[in-house]
Amino acid sequence: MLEVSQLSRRYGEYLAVDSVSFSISKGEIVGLLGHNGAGKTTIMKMLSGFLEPDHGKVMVDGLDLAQHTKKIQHSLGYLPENLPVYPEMTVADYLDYAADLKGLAGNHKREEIKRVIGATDIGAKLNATIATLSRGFKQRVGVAQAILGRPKVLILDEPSNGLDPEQTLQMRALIREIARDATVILSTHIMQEVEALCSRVLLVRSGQLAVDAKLSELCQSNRILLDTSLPSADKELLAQLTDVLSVELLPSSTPSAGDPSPCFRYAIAIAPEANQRALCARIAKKLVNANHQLWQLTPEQRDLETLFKAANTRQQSVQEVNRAA
Ligand SMILES: Nc1ncnc2c1ncn2[C@@H]1O[C@H](COP(=O)(O)OP(=O)(O)OP(=O)(O)O)[C@@H](O)[C@H]1O
Repeated sequence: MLEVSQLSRRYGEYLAVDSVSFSISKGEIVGLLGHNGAGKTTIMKMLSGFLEPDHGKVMVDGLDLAQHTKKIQHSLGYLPENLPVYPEMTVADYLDYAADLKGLAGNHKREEIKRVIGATDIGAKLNATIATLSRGFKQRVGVAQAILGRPKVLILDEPSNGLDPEQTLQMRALIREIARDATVILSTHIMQEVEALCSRVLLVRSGQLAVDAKLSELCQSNRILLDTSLPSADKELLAQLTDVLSVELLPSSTPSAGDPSPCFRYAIAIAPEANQRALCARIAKKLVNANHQLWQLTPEQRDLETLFKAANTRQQSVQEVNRAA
């Protein structure tokens, strides 16, 4: 659906985007992440045809954006960080104008405007002047214009900006629904947003693509956490299992009230190629057969926030980030 190759852009002497390449399929929601000034907005502007790259190519559905800019822009939705919603216009007039820009006309245009008003829940303020709207409401108007015409590629810069928690949930549901038939690129500094929506992340660092990985792969760790009555002296019982690399005793968790059994917490390092579910089953069986209590057995999930802090601050590849975490 979207193929980006060797995209570069300078502002004067400054190289803001440096040879960035990736491709995104239909149905994917991809997080575009990075520190302030990393180059995300410049990439998004180039993807949406608002800024020409110095080098490289953007292909949408097999068409070159440089050669078919207007056509592609009609099938593209873009919510920029600083909404260019015209303050003196009413919401209704603005949507009408945005629909014209997307090449919508007649019944289809009317139906689309109606649909996006419903989807973003902005019906109550159609005749209000945009300048009088709250930040969150303006944001919803911005999203409404972005999804007009059911875009094949939707580019959203901080879509939850200014939204309250309930509106944030509605926005996430809306993005998921759109992604069924589209490619969605989402730029945000909110890691919960990434975890809730994205299947993949692209991390930009100093204009270069530093990480392109599935979220599940990034957050998966090669450790299993175990709470059990098995004392440390007997931990060899688990260390002998195939695919177990080491068994480390962690500061023990507190036994629950009224439960006199001591509870030991272990981090079990496993071989990267091991089947975690199958190994969990073998660990459980081993403990139960040895008459030990098993309170918790769970693959460790790594925290995205920490991973990205590491990826941003050090010159690391994704493999190095994986090893370090
Ligand atoms: N019009 C411009 N003229 C000169 N430099 C610019 C211009 N636009 C952006 N830059 C610079 O290019 C770099 C990348 O900017 P960009 O806005 O793409 O980053 P970003 O990752 O979107 O940042 P943020 O998270 O703060 O929005 C920054 O150093 C910025 O100062």
